[in-house]
Amino acid sequence: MDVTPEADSAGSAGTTGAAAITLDQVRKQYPDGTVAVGELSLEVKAGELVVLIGPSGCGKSTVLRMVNRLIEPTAGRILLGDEDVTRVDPVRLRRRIGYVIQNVGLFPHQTIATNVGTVPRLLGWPKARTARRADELLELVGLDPATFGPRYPHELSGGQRQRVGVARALAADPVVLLMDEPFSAVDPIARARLQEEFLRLQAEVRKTTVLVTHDLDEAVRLGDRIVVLSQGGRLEQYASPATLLGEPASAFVREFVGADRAIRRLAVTPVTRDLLRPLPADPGETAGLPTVPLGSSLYDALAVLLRTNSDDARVTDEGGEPVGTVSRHRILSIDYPADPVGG
Ligand SMILES: Nc1ncnc2c1ncn2[C@@H]1O[C@H](COP(=O)(O)OP(=O)(O)OP(=O)(O)O)[C@@H](O)[C@H]1O
Repeated sequence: MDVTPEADSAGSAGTTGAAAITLDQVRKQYPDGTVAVGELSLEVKAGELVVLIGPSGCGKSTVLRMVNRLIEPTAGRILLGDEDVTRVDPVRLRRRIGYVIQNVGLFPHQTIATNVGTVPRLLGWPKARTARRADELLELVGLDPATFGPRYPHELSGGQRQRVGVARALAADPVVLLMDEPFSAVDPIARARLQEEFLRLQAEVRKTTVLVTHDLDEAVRLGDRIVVLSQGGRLEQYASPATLLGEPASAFVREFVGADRAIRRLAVTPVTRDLLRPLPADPGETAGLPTVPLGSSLYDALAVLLRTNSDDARVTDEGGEPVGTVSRHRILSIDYPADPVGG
């Protein structure tokens, strides 16, 4: 029987603690003279999911790896909460930071349950508590612990292994989660599912997360805010997905977010009351229309209209009451904020 007090077992997922991350004039120059990151300052709020994106070689992974000190910065400060990470023993630091990489790096000769329990074991948790935590985390990422816990990594699909990677990173309830291209090794369908599951998971555990990706759609889907970097870790823009797509801050960002941004914008712009026409006096007139809840994306609203071959949809509030109608024409003629960089 496990008689260890469970000080940090509050909540099924263990949601204790999430620290803000501050980069203060951080620089990384390699010995051969390459400046991977020139001078970068930015802040990630506690509980926020920030995505780093930019062309190959712009310094995304370097930024991420400086936070857990797999790479030492040449200058500047990195804080977790108010603690300077360069003053913490790197091994202890890494036990407080979850790290998920492409292809996961699970230990091939250990079971899934043992893999997930890696950090708790290193932290000296008693066996029974580590085992319970591994089960809890597997459950959290949608893998039945009885089925998958005893298996070995090669007995799982790529997507399942990726979930195990996330479970392992969360096992000791880290204050920060770093993810380097976590979903890029799987096919597009598995990837979309993993992204969706990750959003659900993140809503539950609310870890401060920094995620590196090459994929703008992934960035827009997952990020509370997105950092666009250009060569040398230069900060081009740090903004919400809607602002990034609607108001690119430079020609570089404009080109980077590219021609599909009209469609992407629909995906990040919600149906709001100012888009609605009032309900007709006779509510019966809207009876046959498809229904769209307030706050759903314009993209989803448009999809419903196209699927049902309707010109209008009835829009409902949180209580399910109809509050107006929105038309296909209105959605397609939305006046976005003026683009500051022409065209
Ligand atoms: N050990 C090293 N010595 C010299 N230059 C390096 C070293 N490691 C990385 N670099 C350089 O630093 C720059 C940033 O690399 P980094 O891996 O952070 O880029 P990235 O944006 O993550 O790239 P990708 O998207 O291709 O993974 C690149 O120009 C890279 O060649």
